[in-house]
Amino acid sequence: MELFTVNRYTEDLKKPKDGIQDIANNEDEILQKLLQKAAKRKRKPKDSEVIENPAPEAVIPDKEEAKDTEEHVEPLEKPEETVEEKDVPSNEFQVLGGDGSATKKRKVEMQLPSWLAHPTIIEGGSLQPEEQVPASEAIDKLHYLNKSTCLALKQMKIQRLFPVQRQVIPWILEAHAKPAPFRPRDICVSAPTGSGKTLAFAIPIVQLLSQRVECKVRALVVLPVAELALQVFRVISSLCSKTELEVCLLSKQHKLEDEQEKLVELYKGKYYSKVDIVVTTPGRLVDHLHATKGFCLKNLKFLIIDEADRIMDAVFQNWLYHLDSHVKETTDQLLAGTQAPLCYAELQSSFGKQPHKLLFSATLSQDPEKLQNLRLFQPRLFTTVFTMPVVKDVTEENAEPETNSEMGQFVGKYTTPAELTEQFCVTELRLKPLTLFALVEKYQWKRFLCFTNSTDQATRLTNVLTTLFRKSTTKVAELSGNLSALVRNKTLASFVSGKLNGLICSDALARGIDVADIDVVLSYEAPRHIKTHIHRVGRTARAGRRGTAVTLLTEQDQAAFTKMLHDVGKAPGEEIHVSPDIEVQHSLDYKRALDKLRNYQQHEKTKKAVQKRRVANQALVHKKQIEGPDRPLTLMEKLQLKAGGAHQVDPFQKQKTKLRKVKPNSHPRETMKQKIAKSRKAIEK
Ligand SMILES: Nc1ncnc2c1ncn2[C@@H]1O[C@H](COP(=O)(O)OP(=O)(O)OP(=O)(O)O)[C@@H](O)[C@H]1O
Repeated sequence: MELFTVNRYTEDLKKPKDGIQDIANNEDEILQKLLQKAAKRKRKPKDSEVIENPAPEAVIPDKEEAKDTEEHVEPLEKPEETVEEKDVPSNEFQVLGGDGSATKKRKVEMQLPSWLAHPTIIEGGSLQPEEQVPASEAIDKLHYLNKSTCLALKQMKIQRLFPVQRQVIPWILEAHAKPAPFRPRDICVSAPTGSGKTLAFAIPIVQLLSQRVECKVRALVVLPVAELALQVFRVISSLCSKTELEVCLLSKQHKLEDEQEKLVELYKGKYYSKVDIVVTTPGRLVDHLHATKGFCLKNLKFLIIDEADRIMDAVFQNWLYHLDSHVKETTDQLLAGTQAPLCYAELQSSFGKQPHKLLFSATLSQDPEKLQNLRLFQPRLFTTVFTMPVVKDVTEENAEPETNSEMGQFVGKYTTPAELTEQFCVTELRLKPLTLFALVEKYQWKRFLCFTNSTDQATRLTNVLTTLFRKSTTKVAELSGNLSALVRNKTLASFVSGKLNGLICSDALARGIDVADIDVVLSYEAPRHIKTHIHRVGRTARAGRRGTAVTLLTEQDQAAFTKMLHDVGKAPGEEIHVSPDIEVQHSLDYKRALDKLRNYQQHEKTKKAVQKRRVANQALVHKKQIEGPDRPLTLMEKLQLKAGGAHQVDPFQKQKTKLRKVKPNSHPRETMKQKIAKSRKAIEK
C-alpha cells in the first residue's frame, strides 16, 4: 500500500529555523507527523483521503489490520466527486489510488498545437479543365509570376493556377521578399490528391532562385520513391527551361558515379557544384552524403518534403539525421533549426542560414510528434478541409461559451477529389481474379490501375490475369517492388504511351504517380489503412477530371472496410456486381490460368533453391581458397551446406565431412508406427 503513497510536505520546510539543532528537531517532528498520518489513514480509510489533524502516536499497522482495511474499501466514487481537489490543504498528504479513490478520469480531448488547430484554409474553386478561364485568372494577369515562369507554364499547357497554387505561391514569394532578419515561417500543405501540389512548390523556388549568380545546391526536394522523384524532376526541369538553373535527379535508377559526375566538378583542387536544385529519394540522398566528395548543402535555401507523412515514417528513419549531421559538418548551422520565439539578435545571426522547410501531402500527419522531428520554424498549415464547429444546444444545462474552441479540428488529411466516384464489389476469395477480369470486360475499362497489398500478390495476380486476357485486346503488366527500377520505368512508360491497358501494382506506386486519363483504380484487396486508400483512389480523378475507384471485398472484409471509411466520414459508395455465372462461363480459362500459376510458382521455387545453393557453394569455395583445404568447416559453412543441399559435397572437404551417403535405391527408414502396423498385419495373417 505504501508504494502508492506520495507524501508531499511543504509548509514547515518553508519556514527557516535557526541552528542545526533546530533543523534536526524539525526533521524529527516532521517524521513523527508523517508516521502518525500514515497510521491514521490506514486505520480509517473510509473517512477521507485527507487527514485534518494527525493522531499523537505513530502506529505501524500489523498485517491483520491492513487486511481489514482492504476489505472495507469503498466502492469507486463517481468521477465528478473525485476530481474535486479544491479543499485539500497544501500541508496534507494525499494517497493516490491507494484507498479506492482512484476512479476513471474523463477522457481528455486531444489538443492540437495552435498552428494545426488554426490553419489557413485553401479556398475552393473548380479544377475543371474544360471550363473557360476568367480573364482575371489567366496566368499573365498574375502579378507575382515572372515572365519566364509564365512562358514555361504556357509551354506546359497550363492556363491558370489551381486553388492550392493560388494560395501557396504568393505566400512563399511574399515571405521571401521581406528584408533581413525576417525569416519565413515553415509551411505544411495538405490538399487532395491531384490538386497540383507539385507546381505549388516548384513555381516559387524556381522563381526565387532564377536570379542566382553562382551555381550552388540551393533547393533539395525529397520524395519517397524513384518514380515520383522522376516525375517531380520533369516538372521542375520544364519550369527551369527558361532560366539558367540546373536541376539534377538522384535516384537508384542511375549509377552512383554518373550522378556524382553530374553533381560536382573538381577544379584546381576545389569542388564546385554543377546544380542548383536536387530532386532525390531519402536513400539516394544518404548515399551521396556519404560517398560524394564536394556535395555540399551549406547554401541550402529550401528543403521540400513531398509526401511528407510517408517520408517521416519509420521506413525512412535516418535520412534526416544524416542530412543534419552532414550540414553540421559542412557549416556551423543546424539544419533542424530552433523553434520560436527567437530574439532579434538570434534572428539576425541565423538569417539566411536555415533552409525554408516546405512539407506537402494529401494525408499530412496530424501527429505533432512526427512533425516535431523536423523542428519546424513557426510552422503554418494550409489545408483544404476543416471541420465545422460542433454547435451545442445553448438551452442545454452547463452550455459553455467556449464551445467554439472545438473549431479548428484539422481533418484535411482525409480529403478526396470531388470528381471521384467510389464503388465496391463483393465476391468470394477464390473467385477474386475472375471477378476482376469480369469487371474489366463488363465495363470495358481501357486504362486501369489495380492495387494489391503485397508485391508477391501483384506477381501472382498478373500471372493469372495475363492468361485470362489472352484472347482479349487488353494487355496487363506488373509494376511492383519485385522488379528492378529500370524495368519499372519501362513498364510505366508503356502504360503512359497506351501500349499497356492495365498495371497491377503494389502500394509503393500508390502515392503521387500522375498518369493522365486513368478510367478506374481497382483495389484487389481492401487496403489496411485509410491513408493507403486515399492515395490509391487518388491516382484517378486528378486535375479536375472524373474518375472511379472500385474496391473488391469479400464478405469478411466488408464490415472492417466500411468502418474504416466511416471513421473518417466517408462511405464505400455504390455496390456493383458481376454475373453470378462467371465461374461457369470461364471455368476452362480460369482452370488453365490457375494451373499456369501453380507451374510458375513451382518453377520459381526451384530457381530460388538452385540460386541459394549456388551462393552457398560459392561462399564455401571462396573461403577454402583463402584459408586452405585442411581447415575444418565452421558452423556457418555447415549450415550453408545443409541449406544449399547436402548432396553437393565440397570438393576440398571430401575426406573430412562425414556426410551420410545415401544409397541410390534405398528406401526411407520405417517409423515406429509403420513397424507396429506391419507386425500387426503379419500377426493377423
Ligand atoms: N494549374 C494547373 N492547370 C492544369 N493542370 C494542372 C495545374 N496544376 C497541376 N496540374 C496537373 O494536375 C495533375 C496533378 O498535379 P500534381 O501531381 O502536382 O498533384 P498532387 O497534388 O501533387 O497529387 P498527389 O497528392 O497525388 O501527389 C498533373 O498532371 C499536373 O500537370
